[in-house]
Amino acid sequence: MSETVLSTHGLVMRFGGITATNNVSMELRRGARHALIGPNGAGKTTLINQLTGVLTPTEGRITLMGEDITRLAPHKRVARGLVRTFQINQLFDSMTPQETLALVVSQHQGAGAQWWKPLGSSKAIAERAAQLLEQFHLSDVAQQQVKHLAYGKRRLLEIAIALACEPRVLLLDEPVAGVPAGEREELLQTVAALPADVSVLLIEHDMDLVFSFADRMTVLVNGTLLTEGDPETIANDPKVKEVYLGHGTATEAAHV
Ligand SMILES: Nc1ncnc2c1ncn2[C@@H]1O[C@H](COP(=O)(O)OP(=O)(O)OP(=O)(O)O)[C@@H](O)[C@H]1O
Repeated sequence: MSETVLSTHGLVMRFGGITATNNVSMELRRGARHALIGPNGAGKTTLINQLTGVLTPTEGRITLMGEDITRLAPHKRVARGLVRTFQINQLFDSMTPQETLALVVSQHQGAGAQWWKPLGSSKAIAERAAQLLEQFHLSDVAQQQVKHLAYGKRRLLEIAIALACEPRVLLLDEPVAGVPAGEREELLQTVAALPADVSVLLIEHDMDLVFSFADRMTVLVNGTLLTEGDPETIANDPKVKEVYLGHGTATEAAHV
């Protein structure tokens, strides 16, 4: 049996009278491709915000590599290898992908104060940034300001930034949301080619991506864990079909 890298134990998050996370216990295994799905308002974002430390759970515990991180500050979780994809609006619009990645790599390597020196001054940083640019199909736009990038390229840069932090666990938050059809394929291929040793928790509405990517799925409904299993089990689960009826994505889930 593979090792658990991230787990929640009886997690509860209440906002006044609303229970957005209701006693959720789940496990992410090493190297997993695990999807967290559920209809709108199921509590996916709330759960991810607790994993990253944006929210402190009302009850329950979160462990990373066996250590309790329930009350650990968000940046300390990143330092321990729990990384969420960057939000698009957090990118520095006037920087280029090359500068952005060099900055993140140098900060991660503890050379944050020197990032503004000419890129060539640190070979290791420049090389790692170049590697990431290539891996994420960003080499051809490496010198363009982020504000001029196509939407799909920006999403690729968000994932590249997360990878620059050398995650052990990557929380991949709706990577194809809003990406035009013509730019999706590149993004899907890149997500599929993420390093095998990085454990991934994918939060996604797009069932094509979910079923092509995930080897395990957790279904949340109204803050409660409805069921968990491999893609085939989930696709054939009557409870899951019922939940998705009327949500547009059900038919696709049911066809798999
Ligand atoms: N800060 C908050 N204060 C009050 N209620 C909240 C807050 N954040 C989330 N909620 C409520 O918690 C529930 C779960 O919301 P959440 O955004 O986590 O769901 P979701 O599965 O991410 O939905 P979507 O797929 O639409 O993004 C909803 O009823 C929402 O209104």
